[in-house]
Amino acid sequence: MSETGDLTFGQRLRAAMDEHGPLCAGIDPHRALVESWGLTYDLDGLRRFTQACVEAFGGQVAAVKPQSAFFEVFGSAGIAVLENAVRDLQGAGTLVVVDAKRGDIGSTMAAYAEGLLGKDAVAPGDALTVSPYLGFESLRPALDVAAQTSRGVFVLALTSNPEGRTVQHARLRDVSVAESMVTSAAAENAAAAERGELGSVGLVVGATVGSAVQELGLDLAAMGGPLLAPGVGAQGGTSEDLRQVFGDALPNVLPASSRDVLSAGPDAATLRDRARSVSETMAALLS
Ligand SMILES: O=C(O)c1cc(=O)[nH]c(=O)n1[C@@H]1O[C@H](COP(=O)(O)O)[C@@H](O)[C@H]1O
Repeated sequence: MSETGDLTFGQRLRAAMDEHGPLCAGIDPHRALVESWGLTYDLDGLRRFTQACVEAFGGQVAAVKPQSAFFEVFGSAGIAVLENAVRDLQGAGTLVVVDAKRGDIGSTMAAYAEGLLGKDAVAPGDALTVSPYLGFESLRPALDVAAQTSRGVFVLALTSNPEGRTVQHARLRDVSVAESMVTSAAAENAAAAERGELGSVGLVVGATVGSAVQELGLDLAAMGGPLLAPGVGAQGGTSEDLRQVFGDALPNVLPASSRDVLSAGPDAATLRDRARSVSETMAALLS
């Protein structure tokens, strides 16, 4: 029996997307947002902001993605707020993607993997964002631990920021860096794909990458894992962009939006309505 029941992360995510629509609601307590909610930008404000998000999103959306940086700002007490949110969201039946973008040499990656995905981790998410820019294979400990605990990872492939292309579009012997991530992720998901299931090794491909997927010739549908698509809303990405970026891979896309949804706070009911409405728009697009 795995840590998370018998189902893999990919299976649980597919079921959650079918039930709630595909939105991944972000929890990004930026200073300006916290203050715009009438809260003080301190530990108390962080707690109240996070509690409202948990109340609004728990049981309502496919997944929630707390951005670890905004909790780390407040040191260990801030991290405790994040840990409580992870537990509370999971208690409400909601999948949590911890956005910590970890990436290091394998021996250090093993510690990140144990701490954030392992069976004895304090408050592991259902998935973790990881950075492959020390080489995809440096992520092996995270891939292994995630597989053992039925958790998932999202590997940065084509990020939503304009600077990402200087690295991710670069070619080595005619293969772009992004394409090598797609190929590596596909290999990890091969067994799940054979069973006709969504894999547990996802990629991050921003909603703002324009025609990059086509230009680089990436077969995202064949990659077989979920596609986390940040950049919707505050960074300018629209549902029409999602259609153009992802094409036949749309059924595997998990659009992520933070500031655009969070700006509906502080009232938890209004925030929930906003998340539900964005999720319904995304569901209509992807169906
Ligand atoms: O991994 C991510 O989630 C991520 C990858 C990426 O390419 N671009 C990106 O914006 N993100 C994260 O997604 C969130 C985007 O927030 P908004 O722009 O407010 O929707 C932030 O937490 C970013 O760190």
